[in-house]
Amino acid sequence: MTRPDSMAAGLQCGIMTSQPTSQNSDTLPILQVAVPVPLPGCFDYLALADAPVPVVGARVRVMFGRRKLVGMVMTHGRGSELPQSRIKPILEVLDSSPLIDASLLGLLQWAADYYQYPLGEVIASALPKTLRQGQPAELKPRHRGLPAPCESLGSGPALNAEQQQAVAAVSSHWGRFQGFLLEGITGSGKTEVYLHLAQAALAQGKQVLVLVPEIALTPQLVARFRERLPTPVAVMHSALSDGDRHCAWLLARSGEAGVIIGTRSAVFVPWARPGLIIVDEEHDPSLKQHEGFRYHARDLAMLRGHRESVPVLLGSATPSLESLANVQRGQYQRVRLPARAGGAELPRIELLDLRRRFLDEGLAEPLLERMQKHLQQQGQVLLFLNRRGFAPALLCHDCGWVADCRRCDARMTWHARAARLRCHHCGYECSPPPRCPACDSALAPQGEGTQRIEAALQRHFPDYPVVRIDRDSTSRKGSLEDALAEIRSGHYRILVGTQMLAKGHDFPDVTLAAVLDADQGLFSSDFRAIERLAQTIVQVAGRAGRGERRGEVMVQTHQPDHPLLRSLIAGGYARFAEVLLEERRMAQLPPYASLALLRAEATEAHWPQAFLSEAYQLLAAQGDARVQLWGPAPAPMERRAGRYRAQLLIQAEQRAPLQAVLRQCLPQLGTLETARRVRWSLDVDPADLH
Ligand SMILES: Nc1ncnc2c1ncn2[C@@H]1O[C@H](COP(=O)(O)OP(=O)(O)OP(=O)(O)O)[C@@H](O)[C@H]1O
Ligand SMILES: [Zn+2]
Repeated sequence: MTRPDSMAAGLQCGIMTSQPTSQNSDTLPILQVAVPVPLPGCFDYLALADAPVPVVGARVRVMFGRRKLVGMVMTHGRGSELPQSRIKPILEVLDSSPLIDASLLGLLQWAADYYQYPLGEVIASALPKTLRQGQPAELKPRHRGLPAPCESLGSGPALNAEQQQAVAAVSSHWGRFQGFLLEGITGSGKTEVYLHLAQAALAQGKQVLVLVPEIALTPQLVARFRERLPTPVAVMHSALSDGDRHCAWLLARSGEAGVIIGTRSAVFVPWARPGLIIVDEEHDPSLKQHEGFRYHARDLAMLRGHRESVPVLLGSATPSLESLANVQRGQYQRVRLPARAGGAELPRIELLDLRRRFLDEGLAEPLLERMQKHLQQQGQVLLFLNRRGFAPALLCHDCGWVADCRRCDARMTWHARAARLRCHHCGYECSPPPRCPACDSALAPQGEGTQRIEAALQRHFPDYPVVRIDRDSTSRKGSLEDALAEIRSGHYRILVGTQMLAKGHDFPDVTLAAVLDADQGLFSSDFRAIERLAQTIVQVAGRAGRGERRGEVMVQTHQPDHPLLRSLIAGGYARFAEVLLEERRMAQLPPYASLALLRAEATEAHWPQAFLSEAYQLLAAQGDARVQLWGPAPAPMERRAGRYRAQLLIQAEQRAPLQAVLRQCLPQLGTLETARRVRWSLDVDPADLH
C-alpha cells in the first residue's frame, strides 16, 4: 500500500469516526465521497453550482490527484476541516437517484471497517466493472435481459416431513431476521428446501439471493431454479462478460429478477424487494475472498439479513465449526435433514490401511478389487485426489535431486501430457531436463496426480471409460458441463478428479467413492486442515449411493488410528465436529477466538521480517493484554513467486479488543519506513494461515 501522505492528511474525513467540524456554510454543499484509492475514509468535494446536489448513494466523477475517478457520495453537509477554497468541486454527477440504497451502503461501510479495508475500494468491488467505470446504470438495448421463465414449470417431488419442517421454520420469519443452519446430510434434499422457500418468497412478491461457492457447481443448481420458479433468474459469477454482469446486476436491483444466484461477490448485489438469503455449502472456503478485500460472504450475508430484516439460511452437510458454534450460542436456529430424500441410505465409510501395502500408482489392491465389483454390477466409481497433474515431483533416484520451482519453496508438478514441469503456486513452467542435472541419471516421476491415476485406471480397466475432472481437463469453456452431462448419461464409468468433482453433484449411479490420499490433510500446519479433510471425506462419500443402490466409500490412509479420523468414521461429521470444537476451545482458536493475520512479502527475505517486527512493536505498544501476538514467522511456504513471505498472527478471545487494536495501529503501519519495502496486507478472520 502506498500512501500519498500530503493528500491523505488533509482530505481524509474518516467517515466512521467523523466529527462535524466548523461549518463552511458559504455556498456550496460539501460532499463526502468514497473514492477507490488505497486510503481509508472519504474525501471532501464540493457539489456543482449549476447542477442538482447528488444524493447519497449516487456516483460522481472526481479528480483525485491527477486522476479522474468514479466515487460514491456517502454523506452530505458535514462541513469540512478544510477551507472551502481548498476543496475541489466534483466533475460530474453520474446518477440522479441512489445507485445503492442506504442499507447496502451501510453494509459496505461496516465491511470496510471490520475488514480494515479502504471504503472506496470496498464499494468499487461491489459494483460491476461497467458501473465502476462510470457507465450509466441503464440496460443497454442490445441486452435482451434474462431468459424468460420456463413455460411449463416442473413441480419436483413432494417434500418429506423434515423438509416441510425446515420450510416451515424459515417461513415463520418472513420480514424478520433470523439465522438458520440447515444441516442436511448429503442427498437429503436441501436444494428442494431452497426451491420451496424461494417459491414462497416469490409468492409474496419478494426476491431471493442464493450464494454458492463455485461456478463449477452452479450449472445444475441454476437449471433447477430456472425449471421450477416463475421468475427470471439472474446469475452472477466471475466468468460473466462485463455486459452480462451489468445486466444481471441491474435486473436484480430493479426487482425484475426474482432470484439471484451468485458466487461470493453477489452478497453485495442490490435488490428491490428483500426476501430471503440462502448460502449453500456454507462451509466452503471459497466463500472467503483470498486477496485484496478479504471478506467472508457467509458472514456478510448474515449481517445483511440482519440489516435488511430477512431470514438467512445457511445450508451444508458439513457445517463450518463457526456456524455450529453459533448454533450452540443460540444465535442460529438449527434445522436438520437427517436422512436422504427418497429413502436412499447413507454409504458406509471404511478406512483402507495403506501401511505395508503395495500401491500400484497410488491404488491399493482392495480398492481395485472393490472397483471391479462395482463396475461389474453397473455402478459408477468416483475417485478423489486433491492433486492435479501427473506427479507432484520429478526426482532422481540415484542422488535425490528434485525439480524445484526456482521462484517458490515448492516442487514442480510433472504434467506428462504436455511434457512440462509446472509450479502450481506461481504458474512458472518449463521443460524437464533430459537427465538429472546433478548426476546425469534418469529422472522419474514421484507420487500421484490425477493424470497419473487416470492413466493407471485406463490400464487396469480398459473396458470402462474414464473421465478426469480437474482444472486442467476443464479449462476449455463448456467442457466441464459436457463432462458432467456424460457422467450423468452413464457414458463414463470411472470418474477421477479434484474438489471440482467432490462437491454438490448428484450422480445417481455412483455406488463406490474413494478418497485416495487422506493423509495430505492430517499433517498440515494449518489448524483448519483437519476440518477441511473431514468435510472433503464426507462430501466425497456423499456422492455415493444417491440412487437406488447403497453406496460404499473407501478412504486410503497410512494413519488409520488417527483419533479424529476415527471419530469421523465411527460417529459421523456431527460427532467429529463436537470433538474438534472442544479441541478448538481448549486451544483458544476460532470459533472461540478471533484472529487476524498480517502478511508481508518482498524480494529480499529481510524486509518482511523487519516490517512485521516493527508492526509487532506498534501492536504491543497498545498494551492490551487481551490481544496476543504470535510471530513474526516465515510463512509455511516462505518463498513464493520469487518473494519471501512472513506473517504475524494476532489473536484475541473477543472480537472488540482485536478490532480496536487494529484500528489504532493500521494507519501507523502504513507510515513505517519498512512498509515501503514490502507488500503487506491484513486478513481479518483468515480462512487459512498460509
Ligand atoms: N422429498 C423428496 N422425495 C424424493 N426425492 C427427493 C426429495 N427431495 C429431494 N429429492 C431428490 O433427492 C436428490 C438429492 O436432493 P438434493 O440435490 O436437493 O440434495 P442435497 O441435500 O442438496 O445434496 P448435496 O448436499 O449432496 O448436494 C435429488 O435427486 C432430488 O430430486
Ligand atoms: Zn513457483
